[in-house]
Amino acid sequence: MGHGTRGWDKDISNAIIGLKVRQCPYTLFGIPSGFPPLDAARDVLSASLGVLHGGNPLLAHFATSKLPYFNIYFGNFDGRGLSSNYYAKSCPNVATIVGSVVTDKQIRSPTTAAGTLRLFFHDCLVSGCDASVLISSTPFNRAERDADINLSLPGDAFDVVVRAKTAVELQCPGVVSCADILALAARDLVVMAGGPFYQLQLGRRDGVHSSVSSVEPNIPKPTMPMTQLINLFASKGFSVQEMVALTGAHTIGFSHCKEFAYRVFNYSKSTSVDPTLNPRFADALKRACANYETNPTTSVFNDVMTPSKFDNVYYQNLGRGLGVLASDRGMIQDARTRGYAEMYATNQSAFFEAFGRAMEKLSVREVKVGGVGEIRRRCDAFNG
Ligand code: HEM
Ligand SMILES: [Ca+2]
Ligand SMILES: [Ca+2]
Repeated sequence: MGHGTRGWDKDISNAIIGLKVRQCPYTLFGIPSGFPPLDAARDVLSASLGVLHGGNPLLAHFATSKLPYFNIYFGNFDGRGLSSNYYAKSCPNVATIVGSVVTDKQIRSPTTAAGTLRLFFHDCLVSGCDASVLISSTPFNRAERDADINLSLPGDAFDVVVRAKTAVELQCPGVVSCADILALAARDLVVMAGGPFYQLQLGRRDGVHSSVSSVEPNIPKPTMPMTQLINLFASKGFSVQEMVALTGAHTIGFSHCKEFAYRVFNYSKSTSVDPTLNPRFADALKRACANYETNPTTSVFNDVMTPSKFDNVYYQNLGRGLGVLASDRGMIQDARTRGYAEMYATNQSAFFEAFGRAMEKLSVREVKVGGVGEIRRRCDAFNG
């Protein structure tokens, strides 16, 4: 029966969403492939649970009363339905294929890693990790990509997913979702940059909606006060500690001047430069961004010390006034986040462990499984 450590919970939910039906001979006789009314589903579930647990009605009752049916049909918040060997039969080499495309791309375009990590973050925060962020706008639909906050996502990040998808399609046409490819690419790039390896569950399906208006309320902005940032992450299921750990992603990559220029040019009535910035760093930022309005592509490294290495130096910078975004500075200034930021500054393995775990959690956010969504033929358009 292949019970994992989570016992009935895993088997039943996998069975309901129809993923492991063939491997699990006991579970699924009665579950129709459509969406049965909830009452019917409850009956069928109780019956299956009874079978699973040798007819123990107590266990079955406990299980059914806890089972979140509604999540199962409208997406899935904790990765049930995904598995680490999802493509073992249908596309056994998927991880290797994605890995080699990603390596090749990162060597040729070193901005790929940070861009792809941010792309993945912005995907998972808006209607789950479902590749909704990859969809291109059409005359009929303005997609997430065109939201202001997503315009700075670099082309290289989209490109690496498209390339990996093309390579995967050659071996296993129509099988692997763009959402899984993006998750794999982001993970591999973190590792390539020197960061922690974390396990990825696969089996995400691609979303069939992408709307520009869904982006803004779901993505953090560097000008948000810490309370707002904490609340936003909390609304996505992340603790303060997980937020601090995830934001350690700013150990690689860039910020465009427009995101922080006010901190060095026009900070407040009494001072033009944010006094929490290291003064020499503030001067450097001023010089770097001198012409940013006429040249809006001007950017600076998020971690001035080790901009392309995934390490804990980002946190060390914060204590020295070297945080580029106001939200970065907030991580060390606010009493609710400071302890974590200080710990990660001195303990890289604690950071890596927390980051890996938080990424695993991010990567299963509201994933679509079973009959929900589709496997896109190309990552920038719905199958339609
Ligand atoms: C407090 C929460 C966060 C805020 C306010 C924030 C905001 C930003 C901003 C404004 C940029 C600059 C983008 C640009 O100008 O091109 C940026 C870059 C970046 N962010 Fe965040 N971010 C947050 C958390 C995260 C998290 C949780 C991740 C990933 C797990 C992430 C990954 C990145 C990466 C990798 C870059 C560099 C992108 C590149 O070089 O192209 N950020 N972030
Ligand atoms: Ca999404
Ligand atoms: Ca770094």
